[in-house]
Amino acid sequence: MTNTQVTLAQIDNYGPWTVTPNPRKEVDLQTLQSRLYADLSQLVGMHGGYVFFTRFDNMVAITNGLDLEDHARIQESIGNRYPVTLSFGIGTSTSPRDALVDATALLQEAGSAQDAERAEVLAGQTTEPTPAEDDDVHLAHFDVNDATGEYTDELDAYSTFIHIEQAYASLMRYLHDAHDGLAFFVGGDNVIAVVPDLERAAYEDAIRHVREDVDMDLKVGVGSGVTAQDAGMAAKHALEICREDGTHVEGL
Ligand SMILES: Nc1nc2c(ncn2[C@@H]2O[C@H](COP(=O)(O)OP(=O)(O)OP(=O)(O)O)[C@@H](O)[C@H]2O)c(=O)[nH]1
Repeated sequence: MTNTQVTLAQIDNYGPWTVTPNPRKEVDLQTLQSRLYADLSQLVGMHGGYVFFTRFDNMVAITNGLDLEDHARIQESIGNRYPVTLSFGIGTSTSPRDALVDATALLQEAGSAQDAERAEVLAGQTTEPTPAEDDDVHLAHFDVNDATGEYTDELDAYSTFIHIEQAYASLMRYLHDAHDGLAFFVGGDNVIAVVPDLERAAYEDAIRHVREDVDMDLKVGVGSGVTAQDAGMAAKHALEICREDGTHVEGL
């Protein structure tokens, strides 16, 4: 059985901090959030994990390959560099959706996101890597077909943004509800989804759903590995095969 390890990173008591003693300048909050994401991405990435920025005050990481000590060291490093701290909840499951549900519940049990007493919680257990023949992480790298020709070079930038966001919203809801997957926008016209071990038909369904829902054509490269980094690189190579061959689903 393969297990995805998902870590929910939540900034402790961030809401009150943003308005104490008075509302802080938005430009400073935006700078803090993007730097914190960049640092967390690098710290987790050094161990082969991926972090998705989601709402910035809550970030979701795929942390197969990181144990509790690795998580604690990252919390310490962030605490030393920033005026805020991070709590981590860790969940593992064959279903990425369930892993994040469990990770969230652990943090909620430890206290509210706006509880001044709750700081640097590290809750949950990490998973041992399964034998090499069982890759734990499955990633699907989705990309809009010819986004540059269809949208970026044709429409104004805001209209393109609306189209891309609508496709993202359609895909994230479908993968979550139908296949227990968690899809994250990563920039440009790209969405990376952490998924269970799905069949080709599931990807064909998802692509058909987005086409029917918002009239946008996607392709997807799928990859597996013992870490997110391994799975993600395999998915990128599979996506390149889609580009070369004009296909919609590769890597399975
Ligand atoms: N995060 C991330 N962004 C990417 C990646 N590849 C492309 N992008 C983004 O996607 C944008 C569009 O690039 P492409 O997807 O290569 O271009 P396209 O016009 O859709 O062409 P095709 O993908 O060949 O259909 C780029 O400007 C980047 O912002 C990737 O691997 N990761």
